[in-house]
Amino acid sequence: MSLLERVRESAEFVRSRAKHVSMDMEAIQSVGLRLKRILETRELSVHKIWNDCPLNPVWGENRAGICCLEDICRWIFWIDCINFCFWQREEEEKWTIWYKNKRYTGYFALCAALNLYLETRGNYVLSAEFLKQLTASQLKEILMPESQSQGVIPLLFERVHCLREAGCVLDEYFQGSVYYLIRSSHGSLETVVDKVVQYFPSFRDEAIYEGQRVFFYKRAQIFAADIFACLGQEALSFRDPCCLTMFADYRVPQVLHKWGVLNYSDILLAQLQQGMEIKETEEVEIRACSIAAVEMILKEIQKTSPNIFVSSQLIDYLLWSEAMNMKSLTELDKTPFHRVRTIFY
Ligand SMILES: Nc1nc2c(c(CN[C@H]3C=C[C@H](O)[C@@H]3O)cn2[C@@H]2O[C@H](COP(=O)(O)O)[C@@H](O)[C@H]2O)c(=O)[nH]1
Repeated sequence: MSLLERVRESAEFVRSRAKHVSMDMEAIQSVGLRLKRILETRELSVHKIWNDCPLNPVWGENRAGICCLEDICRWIFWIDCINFCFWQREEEEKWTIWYKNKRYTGYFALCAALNLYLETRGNYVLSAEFLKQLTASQLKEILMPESQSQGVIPLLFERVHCLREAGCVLDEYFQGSVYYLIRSSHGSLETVVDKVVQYFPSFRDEAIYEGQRVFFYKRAQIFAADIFACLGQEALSFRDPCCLTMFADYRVPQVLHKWGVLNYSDILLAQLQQGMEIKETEEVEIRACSIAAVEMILKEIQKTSPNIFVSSQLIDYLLWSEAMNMKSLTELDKTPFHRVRTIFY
């Protein structure tokens, strides 16, 4: 069984046994319809969603001084090495970055902080050489610049570890080059995910559920996805553009719950509403059911509109973008999300 088949199969295994999370088929149909309408009216693709975010590097442009293929691939890998856990506990101050007169929090603050540093200090921070020896105070300087940030990014030391590991492994096995890593995957996104999981231990996002191994590989998959979204139209070609699953984070499940696709047991809901950090069984159920739900939404759209091009990655990007819109309109404030201090998502 291929790596991503294992992700899908294990998600289905958990879904069929889950005690705290269930799925609503009517809600799946209506979300399918809703996304289909968005796809039809806005002619969206993962490439367009990627390019529309002003913080992302774009092939053929020069954003934050990043334009060659190697630097673009490095930027994406750098971000996805530490693309996890941006929420703060109640007593903590929200990590915030000011960049080009705008205020950013969460994932976008990460991109803004890196871009700010690249613009003012140069792109050496993306290199394997630099990452191999990265210290906590250097990372602090990048992510919490004195006059343009506020609060503290969670899990700073874990982030240092992930980036150092990235530098060491890239140097040892991939000639220090993220582009080489991608080229050596011979046009397959699944191979990109496989290589990342095999060589970089901090991307091994797996769990045990009822005695069985369950696979998510959220950051490895989002890395392959972001490479595809950024470069898959012009600079690189991939033969398996639909192979990825959704990226099991803490925002997409929140939207799926708000829209009635995921229902939680009373106990779990109460824990989430109180902002409690939940147990692994419940965490695995939420993440696995999110993967299974997106697969069903995908089938729903394909069934009713066979001519629309759609993939789990596109649905994920749409749901995540919806989450960001709703968040900025404070529409998600009353919908709980699951809080786990983790390096995986
Ligand atoms: N499922 C899914 N999860 C995603 C992303 C992204 C960003 N993807 C870029 C790719 C294309 C676009 O240009 C996007 O900008 C981040 N996350 C997750 O969200 C959480 C942070 O949330 P908050 O604290 O509110 O900022 C955290 O777990 C983070 O890992 C995604 O696409 N899908």
